[in-house]
Amino acid sequence: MDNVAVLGAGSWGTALAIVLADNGHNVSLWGRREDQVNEINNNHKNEKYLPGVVLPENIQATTQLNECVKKADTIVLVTPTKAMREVLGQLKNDLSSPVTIVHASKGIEPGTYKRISEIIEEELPESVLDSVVVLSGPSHAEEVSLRQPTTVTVSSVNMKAAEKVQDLFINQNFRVYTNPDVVGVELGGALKNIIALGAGLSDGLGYGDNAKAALITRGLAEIARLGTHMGANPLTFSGLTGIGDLIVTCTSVHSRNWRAGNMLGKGMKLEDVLENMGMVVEGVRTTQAAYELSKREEVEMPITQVLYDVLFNGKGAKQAVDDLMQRSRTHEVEDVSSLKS
Ligand SMILES: NC(=O)C1=CN([C@@H]2O[C@H](COP(=O)(O)OP(=O)(O)OC[C@H]3O[C@@H](n4cnc5c(N)ncnc54)[C@H](OP(=O)(O)O)[C@@H]3O)[C@@H](O)[C@H]2O)C=CC1
Ligand SMILES: O=C(CO)COP(=O)(O)O
Repeated sequence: MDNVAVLGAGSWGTALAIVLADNGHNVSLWGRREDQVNEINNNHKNEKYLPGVVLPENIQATTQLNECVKKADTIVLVTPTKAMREVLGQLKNDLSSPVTIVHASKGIEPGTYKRISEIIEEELPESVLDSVVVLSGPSHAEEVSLRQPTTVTVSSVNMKAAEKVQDLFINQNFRVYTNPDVVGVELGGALKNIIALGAGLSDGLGYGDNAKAALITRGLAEIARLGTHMGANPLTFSGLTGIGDLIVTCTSVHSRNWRAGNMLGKGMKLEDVLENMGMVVEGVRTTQAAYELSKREEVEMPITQVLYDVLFNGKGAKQAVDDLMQRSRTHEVEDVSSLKS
């Protein structure tokens, strides 16, 4: 059995710690609040993030990052994207030999447009970094913590490392696939949060299933457009980390991004929505990053564009949908020149 450190005791970090603990590994979970760490160690609960769930006893929590990673063979990084560089900066000083870092966070960094694996490689020197593996897919923490059937994908440029991580996590409730397309896996997971905000917004406005199906389908088209432009395998977007994660996030009340969009659609202000949520809504920051990246790369992303205007330029939710519906007419399939008429 392995020693695994999980950094981030929020919903997803705790759910992944449960999967690892169910598989018999010794799990050390890093949280930054003493009260939360005491609650996990003494009551085996993390009520703020996974209410009602009893945690396995082989999860031990600590507020000390160096303590958490001391014996770790593998480190699972699950903090919000915004906190990545800060946590990696601390982690760098606590590592003395190369480890595999698995990350399970979903976002792109505004300004640099870096994916998380790129941030990890930038922040950790080769002397302490063996391999980076991404874990992503349609997987709400609430359902994983109840051991409901879930499938995810792990991806790395080092497929041996990906297979090792597959072995670490896989069990009868949690099926893990591999895919070598790191760019596609990371971009699919990050960009679907933008579309989930849009799906929530549409539902909040009172629009129906037709509108949501349109957002999911045309959302996938623009995710794949940017993704393939950035070097991803187009087939990845029809897999778990593409359409799979898009479906689960756009259609589930568990999704914080969908819920945030829903509140915006009902007329709440962004700052009130985020305060009300009390958990990370990655899609807001990723909308900014993807909007800027799409402009730089001259890739058309109409849904991202209108959401950017709703979030940052005060555009009304209904106006955003009207704008999408009134765009100039176009083909559905992009490469029409290759089709027979
Ligand atoms: N929830 C889910 O179902 C899934 C989430 N993800 C991704 O996982 C990542 C984490 O999300 P999730 O666990 O859900 O988020 P939550 O909002 O549930 O929890 C966030 C966690 O990060 C901690 N945190 C916040 N800021 C910092 C910081 N500056 N330094 C260190 N720790 C910090 C919080 O600590 P504190 O409590 O002290 O504030 C908390 O433990 C996101 O990128 C998300 O997209 C991916 C798949 C599924
Ligand atoms: O990524 C997720 C499910 O796969 C979770 O989405 P939210 O962050 O919107 O809750």
